[in-house]
Amino acid sequence: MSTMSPDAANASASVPAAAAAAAPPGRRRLGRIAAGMALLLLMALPLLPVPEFWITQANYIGMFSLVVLGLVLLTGVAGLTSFGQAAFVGLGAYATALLSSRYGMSPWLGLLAGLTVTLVVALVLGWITLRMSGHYLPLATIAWALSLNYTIANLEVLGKYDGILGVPALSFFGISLADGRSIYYLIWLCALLGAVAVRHLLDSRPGRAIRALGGATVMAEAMGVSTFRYKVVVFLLAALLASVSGWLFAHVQRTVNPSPFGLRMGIEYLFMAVVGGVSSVWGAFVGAGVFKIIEDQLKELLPRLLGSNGNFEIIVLGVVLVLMLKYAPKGLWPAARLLTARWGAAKTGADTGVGVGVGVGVGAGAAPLAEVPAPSLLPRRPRPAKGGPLLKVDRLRKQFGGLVAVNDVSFTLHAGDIMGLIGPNGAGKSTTFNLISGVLPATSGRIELAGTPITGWPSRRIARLGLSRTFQHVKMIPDMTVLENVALGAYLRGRSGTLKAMLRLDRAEERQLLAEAQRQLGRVGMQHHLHELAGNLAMGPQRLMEIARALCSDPTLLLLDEPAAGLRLKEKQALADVLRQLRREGLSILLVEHDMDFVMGLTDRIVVMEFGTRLMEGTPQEVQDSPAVRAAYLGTEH
Ligand SMILES: Nc1ncnc2c1ncn2[C@@H]1O[C@H](COP(=O)(O)OP(=O)(O)OP(=O)(O)O)[C@@H](O)[C@H]1O
Repeated sequence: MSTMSPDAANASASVPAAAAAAAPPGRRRLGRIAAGMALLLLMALPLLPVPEFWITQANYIGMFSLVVLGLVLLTGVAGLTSFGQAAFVGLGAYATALLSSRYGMSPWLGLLAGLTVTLVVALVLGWITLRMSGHYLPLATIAWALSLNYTIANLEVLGKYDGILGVPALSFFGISLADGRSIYYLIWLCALLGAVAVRHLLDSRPGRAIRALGGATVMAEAMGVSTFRYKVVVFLLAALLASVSGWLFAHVQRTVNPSPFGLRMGIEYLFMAVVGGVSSVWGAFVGAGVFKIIEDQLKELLPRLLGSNGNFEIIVLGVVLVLMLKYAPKGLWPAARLLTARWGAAKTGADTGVGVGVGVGVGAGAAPLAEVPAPSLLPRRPRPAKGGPLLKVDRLRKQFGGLVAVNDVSFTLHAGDIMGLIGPNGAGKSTTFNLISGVLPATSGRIELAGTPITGWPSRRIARLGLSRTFQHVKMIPDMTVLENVALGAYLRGRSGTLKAMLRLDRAEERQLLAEAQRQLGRVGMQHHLHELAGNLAMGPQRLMEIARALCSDPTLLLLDEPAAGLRLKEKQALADVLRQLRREGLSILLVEHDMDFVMGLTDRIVVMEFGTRLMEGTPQEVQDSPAVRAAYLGTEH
């Protein structure tokens, strides 16, 4: 099984695109047929002799799904738990209710006003709260959900607790959408468009960055992603989806009051997301549907069974949710997909391909490493002149409290060289890497990259200058395919933003980014694992995947932290060939490695560290001949 950092292990963006890519073609075809039939049924429903009650139910499910879709992005994918989405529904509902009923304005202007107010409020709230981590963010969402709701409930202009009555029905080019059957189509158009836009977004350059928010932010920042910016983006999108739901809600109910927009409803939206599958787009519809139908049926049934009135359905739903969290924590939609995949696999004898662990080693039937890659379709940055100083580290120091992990270390890496950083465990090598790449701030000292002082820069800014890296503990998004993980490395080589991705106008660039990822995977011998889920890879291939990801950024300086760990002898030799080839192409490499044969056979110069200090620097031969180095490794005095 794979070894990964907690960072990576927590990242769980179970996104359809990744799963679809990993699914066998037969199952994909079946999936498409099922989706087509579901869509047909959805379109035909109001035309069938279905009782009005069920049309109303379907309308509510569509409106709830819009809010839950936002939660899929925000909570399921980006890992930001919000109890406050109902408040944004309220903003959308009140904006249109106020403008259309009190001021006689068009509800379509009401939609625009609701979206604008929501955008401004969400921007302010997001800016303040999204820097919080751990339990503070959910608590903050509870706080603003309460305060927004009480603000609405206390404003005279909004009718206080009575709300606003007489909200007009929507009409579309003269067609009235006053009855349930006619507004049905608008509600479901909004919900399906929302779902398609979210799916498109997640399957794109910004989508990969968003999918890293759930637990791989350090890695994403090192690839040049501003993770805070994307947190704000998903927060705004989730709020806007909720606002559209509120707009529809106001014109379906024809009245608004504060109670459907309170904290309780905020919690229920989260319930729906969890029930359906919090990180799955279609799970949003399943969650909203199951929750709404069961809640309403229980509301009817339980008082009759128990012979008294009360909110018994909440008790039952609470118990059901606890059981679900225990037995199907990923939600109904992923559980159903896994079951059908297993059923299909049992029939055909094939692998399920839905995240069921299959340790894939690069050695297992892999093609030889160092395949000659096709030329890149993306522009490349110029290489610095060989031999000039590329990286200058001057009296670099890092203290963790009383521990001096890196003690005034200095060295210079020249362009076109491969330099090794070696030393016994705990010598400070990885910390030095983290300081150079901006993952950790230095206590003192100076770092220059290609003549630019980069001390104190965040890692995403350093990445822009052409530095890319791998990590001692592999950092990746396990639920994303190998190809997508690697394409995240090419983030800075693309430009397509969120809107372009949602509208699917990014395809030409996306093809180039994926082609580059494929090209770099081919280079490290991983061409047979493109559509594997990264979390299913064994440790060695995971490391190769990280190298391909780093190469995707077209770096001038590559920092490799223990690249050969977990590789077999032949794979190590092949990796060394790849690194030599990269050196011939003008790339400079700094590597930390414990395998001495690998280091000695590959590097031009070596810096040896011990107890945070630089013990010596020299050629591989000089280092091997040094009694001080031998003593450091053997643990004797020198
Ligand atoms: N975030 C941290 N907080 C406190 N101490 C740390 C932190 N990171 C590293 N250290 C300590 O700094 C010292 C150097 O650690 P570092 O990981 O840089 O060593 P290394 O040479 O890379 O070791 P290894 O080869 O075992 O990976 C160790 O004593 C380690 O425990």
